[in-house]
Amino acid sequence: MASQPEEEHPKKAFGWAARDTSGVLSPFKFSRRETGEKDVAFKVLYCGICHSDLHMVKNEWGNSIYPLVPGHEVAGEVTEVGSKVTKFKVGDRVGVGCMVNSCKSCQSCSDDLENYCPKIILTYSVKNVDGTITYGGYSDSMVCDENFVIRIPDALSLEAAAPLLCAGITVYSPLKYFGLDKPGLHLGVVGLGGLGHMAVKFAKAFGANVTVISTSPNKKKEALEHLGADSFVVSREQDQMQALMGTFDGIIDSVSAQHSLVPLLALVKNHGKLVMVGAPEKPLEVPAFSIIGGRKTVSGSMIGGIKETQEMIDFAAKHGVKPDIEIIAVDYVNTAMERLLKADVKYRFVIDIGNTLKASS
Ligand SMILES: NC(=O)c1ccc[n+]([C@@H]2O[C@H](COP(=O)([O-])OP(=O)(O)OC[C@H]3O[C@@H](n4cnc5c(N)ncnc54)[C@H](O)[C@@H]3O)[C@@H](O)[C@H]2O)c1
Ligand SMILES: [Zn+2]
Ligand SMILES: [Zn+2]
Repeated sequence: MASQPEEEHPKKAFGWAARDTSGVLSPFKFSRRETGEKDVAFKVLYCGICHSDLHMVKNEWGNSIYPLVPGHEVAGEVTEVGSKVTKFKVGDRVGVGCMVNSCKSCQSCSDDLENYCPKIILTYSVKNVDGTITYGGYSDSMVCDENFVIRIPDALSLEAAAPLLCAGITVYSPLKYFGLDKPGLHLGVVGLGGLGHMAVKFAKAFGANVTVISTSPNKKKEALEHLGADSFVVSREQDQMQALMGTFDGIIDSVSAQHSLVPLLALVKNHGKLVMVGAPEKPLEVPAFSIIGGRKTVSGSMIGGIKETQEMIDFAAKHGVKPDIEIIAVDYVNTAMERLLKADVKYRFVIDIGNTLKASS
């Protein structure tokens, strides 16, 4: 719990919070700090719903602090800047992703990898440097150190930009880092949800040949005709999987629940890579024999640094890479969470905070 009473913060804020592990969200009044000299304050207009929000409202990772205001795909418009802010001005279109601060002095921070800083301050449900608890973007306003604010290019609407700030960077970063951004590579995407559909789009923008690997054929038509995937394989169909054995340079695995990696590793070429970005609550098994033959790599990746997030969003604007979104009103959020759990969304819910979050609701 917050070691400093929330009343000490002068700015009134309003959002939706989960109060316990039921994960049910309801209106919540709280406060935000005054805009500091290096801070940017902005009015939240849109916020994406990431599956991590769902894990967190239910405390599935065991680190949730209630009341919990989720939201780390936040986009809006600057309302105030501190006296020493140099990068932004009032009226700018901006966004915040999964982190709002870091130590700024460790090796990761010097390498523009604030996402791997041991003192990273996540956007919600962690203790901030001033001892208060961070609250996310299912709320009317945010205050953030300017170094953790992303500029949203004019070519992207704010509602399309929001999901890029987590789902987008989370798949863009490993595609780059693991050298999976070269034209002609054969890439697989497992878990065609918010992250997965962005993985297909970025991989196609890099010129890859992309196969979606799915448990059911339901998304086949859509993946091929609409998302631009080159092929589609149903993981339960042995003959289809058999035909693709040893053919993938890399697989991005964004599955949110427990699943077997063995059939996926069989699809990877010698020296190929399986990158986990999904974060199931229980450990996954990697049998030695699934990786020693073929010198295969199982790796992981978590969001991306601020510099790379800006690069990703600029790339998305330039190449027309945009998420497929379903815009909802804030009072639909609990239904949206239930639908997200059933994978019943194409492919990201985005809350229209600006038009539907009212302090009286
Ligand atoms: N690494 C990171 O930095 C990072 C960032 C954001 C989200 N995540 C995590 O990534 C995961 C996906 O997030 P999302 O927002 O894309 O979620 P999502 O719900 O939109 O997508 C998850 C997909 O996984 C599929 N799926 C679920 N259970 C499955 C199973 N047992 N077998 C096969 N497929 C299954 C669903 O059909 C869905 O298509 C979550 O665990 C989330 O917490 C990680
Ligand atoms: Zn997320
Ligand atoms: Zn650091």
